Amino acid sequence: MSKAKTEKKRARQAANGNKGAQAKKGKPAIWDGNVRDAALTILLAVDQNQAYSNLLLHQTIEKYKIDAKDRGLLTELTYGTLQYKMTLDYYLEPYVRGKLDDWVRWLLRLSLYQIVYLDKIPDHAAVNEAVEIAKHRARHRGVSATVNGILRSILREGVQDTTKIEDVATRISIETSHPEWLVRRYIDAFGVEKTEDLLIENNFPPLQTVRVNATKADTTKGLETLWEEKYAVRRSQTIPECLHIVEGQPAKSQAFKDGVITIQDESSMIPAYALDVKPGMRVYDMCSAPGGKTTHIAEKMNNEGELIATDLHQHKMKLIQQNADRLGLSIIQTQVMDGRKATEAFEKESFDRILVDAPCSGLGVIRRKPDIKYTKSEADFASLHAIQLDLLESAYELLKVGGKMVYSTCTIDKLENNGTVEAFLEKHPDLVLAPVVNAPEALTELRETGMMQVFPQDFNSDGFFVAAFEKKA
Ligand SMILES: C[S@@+](CC[C@H](N)C(=O)[O-])C[C@H]1O[C@@H](n2cnc3c(N)ncnc32)[C@H](O)[C@@H]1O
Repeated sequence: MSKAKTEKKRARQAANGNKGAQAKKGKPAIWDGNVRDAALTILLAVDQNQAYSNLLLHQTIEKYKIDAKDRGLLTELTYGTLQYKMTLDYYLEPYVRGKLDDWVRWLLRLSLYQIVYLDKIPDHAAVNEAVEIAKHRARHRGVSATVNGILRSILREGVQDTTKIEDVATRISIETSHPEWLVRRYIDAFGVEKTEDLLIENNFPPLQTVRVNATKADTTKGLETLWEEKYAVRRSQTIPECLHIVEGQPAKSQAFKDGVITIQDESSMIPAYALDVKPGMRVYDMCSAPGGKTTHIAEKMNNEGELIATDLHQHKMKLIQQNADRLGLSIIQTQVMDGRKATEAFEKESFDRILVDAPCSGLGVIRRKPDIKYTKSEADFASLHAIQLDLLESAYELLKVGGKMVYSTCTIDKLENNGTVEAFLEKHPDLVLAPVVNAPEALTELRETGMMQVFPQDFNSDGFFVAAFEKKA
């Protein structure tokens, strides 16, 4: 890993914060003021209960009203340890004899993360804290002695040098902490350099971005509104209605409550452009919850026309309506539906525009959910590819001749993205990729070809894929 690259990304990491949403699985960590102990509890829950790290972290912070200083450290320790789990195991390996309980291994990873990656925490403090936690949690003293012994040996003797690993995929896998099968899959698809850049980027927090609601304010007004509220914000150079939040929690702003802004990753703002909607059109958003793109489409339609938003999951539907209400968008009609059966509910060839923002492996959002990289397996791609094709088939039936449809995912995988597009086009000679001439200039590939894979390192957004099609007569 290049030192300059790492330093640049670390500086950005310091400038930005992480964010999350509501927790689903797992319980918030018990909070007694001990940041490391809380981080350990979250890491164990993520590992054992398949709880989502971002959700659990957020829930812990909200439940115990953890202050900004501890919140920053808790976030850093939880994400950092999870992000570098495999690297940390590689460093621990020569020092561990015999089997360790899961919590002891996570405690060692957590402590070693501080020693290796965090300058602001003195090594002896990381070791002492680890020993205290071990004493507190273990039934016998042997555990704290083991933790103490391993960490002090590492401090004395150092960690293994990863640059000596000969096989390039193995080296990248260990250095960036991504499973080797995924590294090899990426190298095959994108080459070594792009893969390495991508996997390094995955270990840094995402930039917070918001979208200004064009039916309420232009981008300048949105920017000024947030400045007045003392948020550190700047314009994006990529998507015109996107603002980059340098500091602050936009979800707590008055601008958010007033429906002037929506929190959305910048990549997710691309499909509404690709769809090329106009006021008055009849539009269908097939996989729409929680409605980030639906509401963007409604804004681009100037809240005029008909916009039907479906999703498979009942419990997610109210999120779309809540978002629409907050943003003052009245044209959205929500319905629970399996997109594969939408042809039973709607007339064929009756929509001007259709978005299929499909379920996918989510490998583009590893920065937000580092646990994803350890839980996916190669078998997942083929089944997702099949569902994606079924959804597109259904959308094809519903699209008017001369209409446009868009396929998008938040993943970086050739089979799910280019593979799905190729299989779909092969089946329908009357469909062509439609260059998105109205797309912002920075999206050159989309403007020229109608298809684009966005990598997180391209403009610091989520990894994302979008393809636009037109149904010819
Ligand atoms: C990538 S998310 C959509 C995000 C959404 N478009 C947005 O911008 O907020 C994919 C969605 O597809 C939904 N989904 C999965 N299978 C589906 C199906 N067979 N029919 C309709 N929706 C489905 C999931 O519930 C999930 O909400």
